[in-house]
Amino acid sequence: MSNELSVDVAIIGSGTAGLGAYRAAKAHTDSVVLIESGAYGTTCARVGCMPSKLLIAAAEAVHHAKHTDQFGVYTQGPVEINGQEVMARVKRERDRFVGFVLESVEAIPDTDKLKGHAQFIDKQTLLVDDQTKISAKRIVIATGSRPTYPASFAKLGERLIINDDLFAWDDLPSSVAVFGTGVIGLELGQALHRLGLTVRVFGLGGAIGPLTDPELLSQANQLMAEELAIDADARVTNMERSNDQVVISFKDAQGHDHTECFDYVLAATGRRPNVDHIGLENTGVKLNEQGVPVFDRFTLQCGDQPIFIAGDANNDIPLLHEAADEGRIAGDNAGRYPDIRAGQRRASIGVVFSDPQIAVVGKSFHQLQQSHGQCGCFATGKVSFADQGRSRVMGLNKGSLHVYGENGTGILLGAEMIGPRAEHLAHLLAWAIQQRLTVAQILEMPFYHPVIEEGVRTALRDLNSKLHLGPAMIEHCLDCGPGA
Ligand SMILES: Cc1cc2nc3c(=O)[nH]c(=O)nc-3n(C[C@H](O)[C@H](O)[C@H](O)COP(=O)(O)OP(=O)(O)OC[C@H]3O[C@@H](n4cnc5c(N)ncnc54)[C@H](O)[C@@H]3O)c2cc1C
Ligand SMILES: NC(=O)c1ccc[n+]([C@@H]2O[C@H](COP(=O)([O-])OP(=O)(O)OC[C@H]3O[C@@H](n4cnc5c(N)ncnc54)[C@H](O)[C@@H]3O)[C@@H](O)[C@H]2O)c1
Repeated sequence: MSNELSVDVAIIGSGTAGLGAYRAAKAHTDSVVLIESGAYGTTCARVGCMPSKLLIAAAEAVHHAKHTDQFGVYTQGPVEINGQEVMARVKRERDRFVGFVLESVEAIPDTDKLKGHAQFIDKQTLLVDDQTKISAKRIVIATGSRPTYPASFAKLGERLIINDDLFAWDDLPSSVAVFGTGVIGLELGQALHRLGLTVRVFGLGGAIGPLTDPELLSQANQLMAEELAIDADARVTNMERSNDQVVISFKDAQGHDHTECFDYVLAATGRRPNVDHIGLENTGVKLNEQGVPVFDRFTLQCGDQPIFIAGDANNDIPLLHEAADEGRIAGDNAGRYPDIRAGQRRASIGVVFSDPQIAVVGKSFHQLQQSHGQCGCFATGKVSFADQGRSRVMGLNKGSLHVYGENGTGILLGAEMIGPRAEHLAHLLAWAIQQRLTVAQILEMPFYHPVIEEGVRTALRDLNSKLHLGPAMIEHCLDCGPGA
């Protein structure tokens, strides 16, 4: 062994969770080491949240330019998409975001950083690249996640891509088959379609993003299919490489056979936590069926060991803001161990940046069916955006919002939606849920006119009435203002 190191806290992974853990642990002790096997810069900034939203922004620009005629406004000639310029902006702006992360990593003293792949030799010892042995009193696992896809996809060679590869493109290709109708498949599939590529999206089992409410799921399927070639429950009968293309044979919804060729297959079939090659078997930590340590979601501690797990690595809620929160909690507890504290967990919120946007906040319909369904203990308030005033004004009148409330208490429990500006509506509702507001209390809040939020009020009034806590809904309510 060429190097040996002894520290109070070792953190494996310098992504969002790892960096947060480092800062929190440093508040307790100077003896912290941050280990990173890959590139600094975080998944979110390099190949995740930021480049995907940049690509979507370009796609939205195309979409808006192509859909002005409903307002009697006509742009001259076809909309021209310069793939090289699109990708250049995506990468330029992405690099700027990555640059900010790199600056913060630079600011960490060299003595606190180590490059290499870390694995456990025992619960308090790590081996990094077979070169450095680290004895650590406490360890935080913040190793993130990676894409996963069926083994059979590997035969497509370099024609099989994941999100990382897409954001390395210098130009846009002609066609892509997207596998997966989850968050990544929807966001990237729709964006590539709008950017002029021939796109077909193949799903499995009928899922559309995180939606679980059957009515909304069916609406979402319909809305997406109006624009995109998408089958959320596809039957692919064959997929093979043919020169520089991939030939895919599949059956459509009517059972008819089709064969199409694509430049690439984008695997967006889910992600798995990076906990399989880090020697967890040497720690004595209890693992669940997926091989992920069993942990306390408030302290992030694994069993009663001096080991904490944060971010995508724990496979709980693989989202950026959760990784940041969990990193802080895990790092703080690793620093203060054994005097650990429960950290604050926020109301759940998830947004898909498709168009229309999709969001799930608080408890999903599926979760409520399990916790409140048997006793009929929750009710659903609904609004369709089809006739909602502001949505119609802007030509964004598609989709619906469902809000769920508890019978008896009138507390707002959750919501699912596909519709205009769902990212903003989801925040309002998540904040109300975290405050444990009742539907009546939320209805006491101001609603401006004419805004999309008036649709939220309509859904909440419907819910209040279904909870028998308010009057029946009045169709086209006059005191609500026109088109509320
Ligand atoms: C395409 C895409 C779009 C996304 N969009 C959004 C979005 O819009 N909003 C949102 O909230 N979330 C989004 N996410 C999810 C979000 O990016 C992740 O939840 C978040 O980045 C996870 O952070 P993390 O710190 O857990 O992992 P990471 O940032 O991946 O950090 C883990 C680090 O650990 C390192 N590592 C792994 N194993 C070892 C080891 N054994 N030794 C040393 N180092 C190791 C890795 O190299 C990596 O640097 C998106 C994800 C993707 C892929
Ligand atoms: N806007 C955001 O917040 C955002 C954006 C992108 C990613 N993310 C995060 O990244 C995570 C991973 O995203 P993801 O979309 O890869 O995973 P996902 O779990 O959301 O969706 C994967 C989908 O692939 C389908 N699938 C699985 N095997 C398949 C097959 N063989 N053929 C066709 N479809 C198949 C699944 O049924 C599922 O619907 C998300 O859970 C989310 O936490 C978030």
